[in-house]
Amino acid sequence: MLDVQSLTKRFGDKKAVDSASFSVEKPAMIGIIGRSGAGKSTLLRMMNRLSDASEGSITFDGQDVTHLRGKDRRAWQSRCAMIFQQFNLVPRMDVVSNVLHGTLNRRSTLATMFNLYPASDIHQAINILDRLGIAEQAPKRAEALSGGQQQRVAIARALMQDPDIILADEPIASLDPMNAQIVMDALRRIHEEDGRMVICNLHTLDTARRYCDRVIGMRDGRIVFDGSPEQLTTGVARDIYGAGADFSEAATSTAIETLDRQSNAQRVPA
Ligand SMILES: Nc1ncnc2c1ncn2[C@@H]1O[C@H](COP(=O)(O)OP(=O)(O)OP(=O)(O)O)[C@@H](O)[C@H]1O
Repeated sequence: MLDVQSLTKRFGDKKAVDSASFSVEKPAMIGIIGRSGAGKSTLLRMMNRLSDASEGSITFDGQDVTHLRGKDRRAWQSRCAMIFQQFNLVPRMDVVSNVLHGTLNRRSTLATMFNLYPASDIHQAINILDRLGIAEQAPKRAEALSGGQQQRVAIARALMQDPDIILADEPIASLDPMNAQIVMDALRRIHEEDGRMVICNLHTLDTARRYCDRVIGMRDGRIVFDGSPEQLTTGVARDIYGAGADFSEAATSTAIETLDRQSNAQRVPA
């Protein structure tokens, strides 16, 4: 269904992404890992067509989306929603209006200017917020919410587009371990319950192993690993991160596992 072939992005002489190829046959939850600067964001941005590829191709369900322009590109961006580390909400706008922004691509300029939304869209937005456990936040300004809640609003806005793919660029990098877990659980559920493909850039190995069916490792713009979480051994990880023998997995941990261990320990009677 998704086929990325020899995708390359040059910035001057530098190849931020260097001939990346992978294909996905059925919806999966895929993690992309690698150190800072490895090319993870650039790869996602090309897939969503926020950034043009220098070479290579992206095909989805038989359609070549690499060079789409205008309304065709916007239609693709609706099918391939993106969420970001910094949430990218409108801070002073209420939560429901932020979620309804997910319908912008299918609304007229006039309706957008006057903030006119059909009642069915408003109901749908509230239902999605409810599903993500934050319906009671609906009337509040986005800026009044915690980081984890704001990221769930961003996920709700993405879901409003009813996308086939959700691309998440470091969705938990600004969150504490508890909120990181809530957001990753939400993304996993969206994959499992809706059958949507989720591709997630992650800084940390433990999160990739725990949540993803497949992990792609990038180093210096190239894909250097593509396999199951079980195949992602410490040795492989050391290679992806370009680290020495002193490489410590703990240095790339979000501590979600630690959080789990703590809550399990609390459940054990003394
Ligand atoms: N607009 C740009 N102009 C020039 N160079 C860029 C641009 N965007 C990214 N790069 C470079 O491309 C390389 C890959 O960057 P990218 O942001 O994709 O990496 P990343 O793996 O997502 O890193 P991080 O985790 O820090 O976001 C880096 O060397 C970066 O400096």
